[in-house]
Amino acid sequence: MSTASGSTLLEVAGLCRSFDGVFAVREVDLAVAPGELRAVIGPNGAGKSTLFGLIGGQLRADAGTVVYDGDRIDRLPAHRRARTGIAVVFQGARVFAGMTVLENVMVGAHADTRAGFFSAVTRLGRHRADERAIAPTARECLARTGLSDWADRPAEALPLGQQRVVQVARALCGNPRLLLLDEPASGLRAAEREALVNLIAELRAEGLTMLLVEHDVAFVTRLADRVTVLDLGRVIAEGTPAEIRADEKVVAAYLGTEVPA
Ligand SMILES: Nc1ncnc2c1ncn2[C@@H]1O[C@H](COP(=O)(O)OP(=O)(O)OP(=O)(O)O)[C@@H](O)[C@H]1O
Repeated sequence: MSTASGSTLLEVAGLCRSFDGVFAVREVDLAVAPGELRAVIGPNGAGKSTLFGLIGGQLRADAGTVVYDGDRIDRLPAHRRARTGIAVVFQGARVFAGMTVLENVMVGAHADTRAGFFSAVTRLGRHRADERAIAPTARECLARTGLSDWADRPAEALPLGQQRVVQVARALCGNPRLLLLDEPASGLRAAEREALVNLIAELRAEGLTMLLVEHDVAFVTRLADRVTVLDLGRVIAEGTPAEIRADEKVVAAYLGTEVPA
C-alpha cells in the first residue's frame, strides 16, 4: 500500500492498542512531514511509550495503520522497520559496559532492535572487515554529536548526559531518516538537558525527521515544530508549541503539573 503523500514521511491512522481490555492508545492519528520535529507529550499513563512502541515495532497494534515513506510497516517486526530507516533511542537505555564509546556507536550500524544489539555486540570484533568499514561512519557520528574526544574511553565512565548522547550517536550510525526518541532528557541534570536540547536542535537543522516523546513540556516546546498531546490514549490537541500552551484541554490534562508559560 502506498498512501503517504510527498509531504508526509510518517502517517499513523486509527491506531489502537489495549492491555487487559483497557485502551493505552485509542484511535490515534498523526502525520509527520519530512524534516519535522514532532513532539508527543501527555501526563503519566497517557499512552506515549505505547505509541512509540507501535511506531518502532516493539509493540503490535490491535487496529490502525502505520505508513512510513509510502509503505505500511505496522505488521513488520522492529528490525525490519529499522532497516527501512527508522532508528530508536529507548527510554532509560544504557550504554554497553566494557566497550568504548566508539564501539558502542558502531553497534548502531549493525543493530536493528534492542535484542539485536546483543548479537551485534558479539559480532563486533569477530568481523574485523565489517569493523573497518563501519568505523569511519561511527567516527562521523561521534563528531556530529561532539563526542570525538571520548571515542576510546570506556562508555560507562561517561556522565549520564553524555551516555545519552552516545545513544543518539549510535542511532545515527544506522543513517536513519526518522529518529524516534523516548524521553531522552529523563534523569539528566539542567546542563545536560541543555546540551541535549542543542544537539537535537542541530539534528533538526540538518533536516533529520524526529518524533520526540517527552514528559517534560518545557523541553519539547523549545524544540518542536508541532506538538501532539495525548491523554488517556487519545489525541486531545495538536498544534504549534504556542497553540498547545494556550489550549485549555491541555492545561486541564496537566492540571496540577503546570504547563509552563
Ligand atoms: N505492557 C503493558 N501491560 C499492561 N499495561 C500497560 C503496558 N504498557 C502500558 N500499559 C498501560 O497503558 C497505559 C499507557 O501507558 P504508557 O506507558 O504508554 O504511557 P506513558 O504516557 O508513556 O506514561 P509515562 O509518562 O508514565 O511513561 C497505562 O495505563 C499503562 O499502565
